Amino acid sequence: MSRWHKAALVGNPNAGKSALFNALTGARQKIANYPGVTVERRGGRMILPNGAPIELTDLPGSYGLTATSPDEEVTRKVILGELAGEPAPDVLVVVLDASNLEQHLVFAQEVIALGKPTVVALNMIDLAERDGLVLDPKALSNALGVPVIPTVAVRRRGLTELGEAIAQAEGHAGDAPHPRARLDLAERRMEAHAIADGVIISESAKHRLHSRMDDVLLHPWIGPVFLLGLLFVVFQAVFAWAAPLQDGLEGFVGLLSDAVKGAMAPGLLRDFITDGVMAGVGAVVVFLPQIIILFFFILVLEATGYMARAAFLMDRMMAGVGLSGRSFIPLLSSFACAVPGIMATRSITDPKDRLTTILIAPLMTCSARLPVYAVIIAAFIPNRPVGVVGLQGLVLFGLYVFGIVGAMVVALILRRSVTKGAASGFIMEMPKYQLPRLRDLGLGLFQRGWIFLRRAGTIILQVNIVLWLLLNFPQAQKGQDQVDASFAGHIANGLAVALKPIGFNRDIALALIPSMMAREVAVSSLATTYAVAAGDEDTTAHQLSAQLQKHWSLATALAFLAWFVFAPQCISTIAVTRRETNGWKWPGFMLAYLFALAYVFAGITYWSAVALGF
Ligand SMILES: Nc1nc2c(ncn2[C@@H]2O[C@H](COP(=O)(O)OP(=O)(O)OP(=O)(O)O)[C@@H](O)[C@H]2O)c(=O)[nH]1
Ligand SMILES: [Mg+2]
Repeated sequence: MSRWHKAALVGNPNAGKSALFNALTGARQKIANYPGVTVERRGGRMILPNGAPIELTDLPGSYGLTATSPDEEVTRKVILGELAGEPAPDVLVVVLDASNLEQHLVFAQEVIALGKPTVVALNMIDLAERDGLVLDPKALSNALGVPVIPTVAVRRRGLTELGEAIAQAEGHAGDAPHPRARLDLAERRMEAHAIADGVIISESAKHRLHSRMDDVLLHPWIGPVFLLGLLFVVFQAVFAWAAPLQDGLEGFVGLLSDAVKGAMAPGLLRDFITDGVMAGVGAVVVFLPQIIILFFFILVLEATGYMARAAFLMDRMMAGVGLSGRSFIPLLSSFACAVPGIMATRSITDPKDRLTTILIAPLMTCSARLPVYAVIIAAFIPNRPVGVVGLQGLVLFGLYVFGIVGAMVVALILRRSVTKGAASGFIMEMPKYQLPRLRDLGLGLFQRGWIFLRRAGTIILQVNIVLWLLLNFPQAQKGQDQVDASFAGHIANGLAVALKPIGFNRDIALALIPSMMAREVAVSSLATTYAVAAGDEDTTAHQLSAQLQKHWSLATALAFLAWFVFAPQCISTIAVTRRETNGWKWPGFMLAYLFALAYVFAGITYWSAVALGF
């Protein structure tokens, strides 16, 4: 024998590979209870029960052989023998976490399918037992077609048996193509589920309940239907539950404004406070209940562990448009705001994957768009039921879906042109189901509400003050419309020429420029514009929906919604894109394509609505 034979420990992160390595070789590799501890390979000498020494390698944890990060790359190269001057291991020892069997079996199948001599260490049996989980190693061995040895690395249980199995496997020459080699990732996941089902002899009621829940929630058909139904409920609640609270807030803002009117003499200062500050900022602040309800659902879904399952369900769709599942979390955060979403793309290893994700992040409906959608829907969409759901909630849901579908189509096109490249699937650790903790939930909601109010009190207020000044100067002559006479009116009238073909009027043109600072400003600036235009006579001046109904057609309102689904309506997003892509090329591209989409879709919406007689 010219050289020692080699064995390597492979498996998912946190399976106990390094603990096993230390127990088998007497080394002191770092181990810790979180994934990704080992990032480089490490060799050591192990004496088999028959007295022969072999070289054992501890590898970084990995989710698959199509490596996506540098540490996974190490594992792949060692297993496949792609490192120069280093022969491939003669025996692969797959380490599984017994209490997390289904997940770990996905990668295990891929390794076994290589057809090399393989042994499975069913590790952490003690933890499985503690959880009331009883497994049948024999059944697992039959299902996988390789020997399975139960082990407890940290108590040195099963080590001799494992050594014997390695010695035996070493004798069998491998490299025969394996029947499982043809399975793709999705098929291996289904197989993993079936195998785990067959191996589990008994489990505690709780464990069983959780895995039954996964049977339903992750089911290829029931899962997505449930997710869709859940989203319906969320958007329904955003309207139905918020309505009374919002009415209360609106009434309060109205009272406040009346009080100021009663207490102050008529004049510019009074107008500034009622029209510039109260009408504008008030029009945004009344959406606090909607924001809180939306984030209530998002936080609960995250805390219970359902969000990770939603990511799992979406993975297939993401792969279909050439994105990896790693894009899911950044895109999900973009529903709050695209800025943290774009920063979260740093966790995406593939640069083209990352760029694509950055470019489509603004299409996810950020929470700043919620007031804009809600104000238009409340004014133009009748509040009547469609089956069990309300029409208003349905339209809101439709707008979110429109943004998502838009993003997927754009991703598909980008991945075939500007950011060409291959897609990669992903597997993530499924967190255990848990009830949300009230304290965390309360804190999260408080933070979200505070962010919203602070925006209203700072950037939205400032932009609105500037807008009010531009709307009031120069002052109109007798018989002239104040808005037409003002600086803002002049600018808006110029812009309106370009926007007329898509059904936008002067007031919309006026709202679009300041809302580049923050999308909610579209609402506050419309409110201020109508308050200024109406003067003191009109008693409905401070009811934005009444003003919208008076000045806009339904076709215009729908076109405005379509515009907001796509338009790059915020400077911070452009700024963060510039920073994350190191230059103006991609933010420029983003601006151009989003404006083009917004213009085209608003136009299509407007003319379709006109053709339908709206
Ligand atoms: N109870 C119990 N704990 C174990 C067992 N094997 C490992 N552990 C613990 O599980 C944790 C993870 O073990 P590691 O050996 O670091 O896992 P790894 O597979 O090397 O993880 P990466 O290096 O991240 O891929 C550590 O806290 C170990 O102490 C076992 O059989 N039973
Ligand atoms: Mg390790």
